[in-house]
Amino acid sequence: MKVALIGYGKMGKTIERILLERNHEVVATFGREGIDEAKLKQADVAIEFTRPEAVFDNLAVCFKNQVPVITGTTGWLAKYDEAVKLCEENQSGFLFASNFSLGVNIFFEINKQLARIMNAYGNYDVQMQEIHHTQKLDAPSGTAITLAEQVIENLNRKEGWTLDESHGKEQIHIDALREEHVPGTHSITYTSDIDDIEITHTAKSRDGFALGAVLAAEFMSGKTGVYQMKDVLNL
Ligand SMILES: NC(=O)C1=CN([C@@H]2O[C@H](COP(=O)(O)OP(=O)(O)OC[C@H]3O[C@@H](n4cnc5c(N)ncnc54)[C@H](O)[C@@H]3O)[C@@H](O)[C@H]2O)C=CC1
Ligand SMILES: O=C(O)C1=N[C@H](C(=O)O)C[C@H](O)C1
Repeated sequence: MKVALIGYGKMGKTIERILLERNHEVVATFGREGIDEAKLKQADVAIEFTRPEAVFDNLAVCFKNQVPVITGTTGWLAKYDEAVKLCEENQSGFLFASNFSLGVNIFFEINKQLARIMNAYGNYDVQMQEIHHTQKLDAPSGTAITLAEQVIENLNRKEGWTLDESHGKEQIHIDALREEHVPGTHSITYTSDIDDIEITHTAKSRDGFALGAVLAAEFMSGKTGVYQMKDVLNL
């Protein structure tokens, strides 16, 4: 598979290593200087990991050139529906995931199931915590937003999420912490006067995100349409 990397930072470099280990070819890497469309067109698929303000324009270039693209960039989801529409208008291929790691995608399923169970136990309140490295631009993390949306969809007593510590009962509080060198840790805690039930996913490195992104790229190569990580992993 021939791959164009859009964004060559921490994730771009880790993905390149995994691509080469799996005998794929990196035909182009693009940074802040922008995308050379002639080079982009040589790729079967593009993998985009950049910054919140750059992602939509990068996707638009891929759609225009009908190069299927996957992105893991977070903090831009206000424009997600617009991106889906543009992809469909251009008959191109698109996959976004707030977290590509297999472990987190399994964790997503556990989170939904736990939230459904907790409907019957109103004496527990729920809160979340995410911890990431200090270079992270967005808070809360994209993964934390996905986890919170899953709880809201499955637990009748919660209607929204907030970073604000003084919040209403119907809000889920997300505590977003920044510490040196943490690749990504997410916890959901149900607390009662008697005990706590807590589930945690701890990434030990960026390799899980990168491997998931490569699996998603393998899945998207040659495809049109809009997909999610659960289509890749059959979850
Ligand atoms: N979905 C997932 O599984 C994961 C998502 N992420 C997200 O991926 C994004 C990137 O993360 P990192 O690689 O750690 O960041 P990074 O800061 O190390 O790398 C970003 C790179 O994008 C480049 N860039 C900036 N503007 C650009 C543009 N217009 N076109 C092309 N390149 C541009 C920068 O020069 C930099 O090299 C973040 O939004 C992060 O939250 C990170 C890890 C996993
Ligand atoms: O910025 C990161 O590093 C990460 N970002 C993603 C997110 O916002 O959830 C995924 C992962 O947690 C690492």
